[in-house]
Amino acid sequence: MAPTAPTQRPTMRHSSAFLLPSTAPSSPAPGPDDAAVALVVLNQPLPRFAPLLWSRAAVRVCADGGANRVFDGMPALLPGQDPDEVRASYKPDVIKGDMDSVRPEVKEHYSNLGTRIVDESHDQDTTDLHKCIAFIAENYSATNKSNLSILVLGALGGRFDHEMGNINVLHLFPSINIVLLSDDCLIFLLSKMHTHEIHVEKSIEGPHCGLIPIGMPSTSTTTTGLRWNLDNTSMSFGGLISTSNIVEEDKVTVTSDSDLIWTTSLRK
Ligand SMILES: Nc1ncnc2c1ncn2[C@@H]1O[C@H](COP(=O)(O)OP(=O)(O)OP(=O)(O)O)[C@@H](O)[C@H]1O
Ligand SMILES: Cc1ncc(C[n+]2csc(CCO)c2C)c(N)n1
Repeated sequence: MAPTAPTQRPTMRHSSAFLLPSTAPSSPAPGPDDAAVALVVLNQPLPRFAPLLWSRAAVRVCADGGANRVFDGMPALLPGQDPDEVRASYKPDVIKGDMDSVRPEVKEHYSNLGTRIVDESHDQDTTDLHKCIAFIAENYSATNKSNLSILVLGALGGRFDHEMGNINVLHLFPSINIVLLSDDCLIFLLSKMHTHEIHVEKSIEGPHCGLIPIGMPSTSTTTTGLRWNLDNTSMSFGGLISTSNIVEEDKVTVTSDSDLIWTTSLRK
């Protein structure tokens, strides 16, 4: 019998160039192939790069109490500017969630400026982040979605149940490019349907990284570009998972028979 051909998966490319300051020498001018950015702000302290990502986003959504963070946190991140002017220019397009955390005066302030308020307090089975991603997914046509990156601010470094809920959202929407961000690290899902080419922006991320089979074990993962590469290796909780790995090359490749979580540290 003829040997079975290895499974060919289409390649998906990932880059964190959205975090490069626009003045960076290697920062390319936005081109027609660049992903559209949607920003989701969670109820956690704003990362330092929140104003930069806000200016790059085509749509800005606050998950419930995330609106308080924009109201309080943007003026704090931009201390040279008048707080009222900052609040007028950093206006969310949408505030969505179960509305038990957004302060009434914050809701009223943004509502008066034209922000759409979507109250889903009847739904106590999905998280506010889930509600926001579903909203963005519904409001983007299928053709746009492959070219859409959703950047989520404040997803890590807080309550562990919320962090796990945020990571679960990556698994709930595996075909959407969602990046969870904090001041310290970024996380995204590598779907088993693709081979992944990750372009590591060494000026802003690494060298530490991890490759973690959160949903289910992997019986075969192969990587290049890491100090400790995997070669058709199994990973599982209770066995090997790849933490405290180091990025060695500008391009890391990953192929796996399971969905994996990829994470890199962000430089301060
Ligand atoms: N400490 C945290 N760590 C990580 N993510 C968080 C944290 N707090 C909130 N979030 C994220 O921000 C979203 C909005 O937060 P908010 O506090 O408004 O939610 P909530 O539904 O009121 O939460 P809960 O009732 O469990 O406190 C959450 O869905 C979650 O994704
Ligand atoms: C098994 C189970 N566990 C927890 C919750 C509670 N919960 C999950 S998401 C959410 C909304 C938070 O804004 C709430 C209250 C549930 N419904 N089902």
